[in-house]
Amino acid sequence: MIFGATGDLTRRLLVPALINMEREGLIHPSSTVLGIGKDAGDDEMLRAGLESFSAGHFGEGDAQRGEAWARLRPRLRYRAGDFTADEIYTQIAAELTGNAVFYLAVPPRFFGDIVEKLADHGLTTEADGAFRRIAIEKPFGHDAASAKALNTRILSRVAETQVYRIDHFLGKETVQNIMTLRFANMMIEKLWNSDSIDHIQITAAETVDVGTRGSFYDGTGALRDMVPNHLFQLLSMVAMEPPISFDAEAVRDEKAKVLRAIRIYEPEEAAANSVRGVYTAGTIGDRTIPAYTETADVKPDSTTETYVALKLMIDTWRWAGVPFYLRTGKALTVRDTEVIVTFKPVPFAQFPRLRNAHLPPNRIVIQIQPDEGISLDMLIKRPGIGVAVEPAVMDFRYAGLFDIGRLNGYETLIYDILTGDQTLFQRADAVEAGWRAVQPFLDRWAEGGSPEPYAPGSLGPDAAADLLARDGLAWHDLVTR
Ligand SMILES: NC(=O)C1=CN([C@@H]2O[C@H](COP(=O)(O)OP(=O)(O)OC[C@H]3O[C@@H](n4cnc5c(N)ncnc54)[C@H](OP(=O)(O)O)[C@@H]3O)[C@@H](O)[C@H]2O)C=CC1
Ligand SMILES: O=C1O[C@H](COP(=O)(O)O)[C@@H](O)[C@H](O)[C@H]1O
Repeated sequence: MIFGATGDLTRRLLVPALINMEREGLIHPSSTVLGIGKDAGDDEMLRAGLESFSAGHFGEGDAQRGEAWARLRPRLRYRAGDFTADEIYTQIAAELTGNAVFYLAVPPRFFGDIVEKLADHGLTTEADGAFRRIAIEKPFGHDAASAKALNTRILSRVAETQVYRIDHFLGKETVQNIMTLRFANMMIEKLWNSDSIDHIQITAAETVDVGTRGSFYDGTGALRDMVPNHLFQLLSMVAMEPPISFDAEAVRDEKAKVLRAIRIYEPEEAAANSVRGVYTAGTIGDRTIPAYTETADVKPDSTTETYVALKLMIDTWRWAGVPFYLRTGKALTVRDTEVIVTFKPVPFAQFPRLRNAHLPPNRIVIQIQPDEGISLDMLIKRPGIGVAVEPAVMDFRYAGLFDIGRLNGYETLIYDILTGDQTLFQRADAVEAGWRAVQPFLDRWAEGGSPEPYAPGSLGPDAAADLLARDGLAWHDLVTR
């Protein structure tokens, strides 16, 4: 059951994912998708609306997908109703038997209300072996206090085992692959600690600007939009201890511990270890980008950031003294989401003529998107007489080995909700720990000041480079693929 069936997420990502799942035979033939929205209309209105939005993409050039949509279409139903009123829930209760997933693809202000209404109408009660699960989109909360309050509200009505807090980064193959890379490869995990690793960078750079999302974005900003959720998912996958099993709770325990171990800064430390930026007017290629403050539905005197860079420390034995640098922003030079693990340099370059020279360190580059893959920067001998050291890259690209372009990431998440696997979903304590770690930055920025300007198509504000230069480091070059 999709709450928000006429919305952007449903038409752009959820329904295409359901079609892909149908194509792969992953949806039970007797299951129905019931969409709920505010717009008046019937089943045919929803189906035709989705088709018109997709403009043929459900089937064009892909016969199997077209056939999957044809099979799914009659099972897609619609009920109009206001989430905040009882009537729609009474109607659902009269029809619903057996298993159900309630997917809240709705603006976050409705999350608590909908869960309460579902519970009030007995829809979340699991009886006779049937499951009742609730998938909740992001953002989950606005700060540490509101995330805690939302958890308390929801968990006073349903059990944590029924709640699936979505972070769509966890549907991405390369994000999931971080665990395999670490825990299936002895040579990597043995070195994965402060003895061998110098520092870690996590970047999510986007070329898109805020565009039509001004009203959502101006109250949110880059930090809330990307850091406690998506970037912290990457961080916790990279930094977690090996779990005692791959059961959901074992994995989520280890991820939550990492988030709890992020050093909570004092206000002055928060100021010194963060940079916020905002894009000015400019162009990226042939796109003209208005200054952020001239975007529709953005306050002209807004101090919301469209870029953030942070230096974080994880206070555990494994990561003692290893800085984690995070950055994310809009209207940047390229779209590039990556994790860079930089190892310590060799203690001494013993090679003739290179004695004591500074050799570039080994690096593992985990490319989350685009062109998902993993590469290892290493040094080799250049062929010929004598020893000349040459950088080389061992490179693995997903697209070279697998057909991964057929999925959008939500398939895995929806499948896991249907099968009751919570591994890839955020648990209440982890969400709250993530917010606690970013709260000092929010508090510091609320005291005043403005983000530093940067030009569209650039790498972000100069101060972000200074954040690393202070430690004798530089950001990894953004990859243009
Ligand atoms: N869009 C995206 O790419 C992504 C979205 N998300 C998250 O998904 C969620 C939904 O986002 P998005 O789809 O973009 O939002 P939209 O605003 O496009 O869709 C919201 C939906 O909720 C319906 N709705 C709003 N108020 C009511 C009400 N009182 N009663 C009944 N229906 C109502 C809307 O109906 P109507 O159309 O009639 O107004 C619409 O179907 C958000 O939490 C967002 O953060 C997460 C990742 C990506
Ligand atoms: O949740 C969000 O994520 C997108 C980035 O996701 P991606 O899968 O396209 O990398 C971001 O653009 C958006 O602002 C944010 O709300």
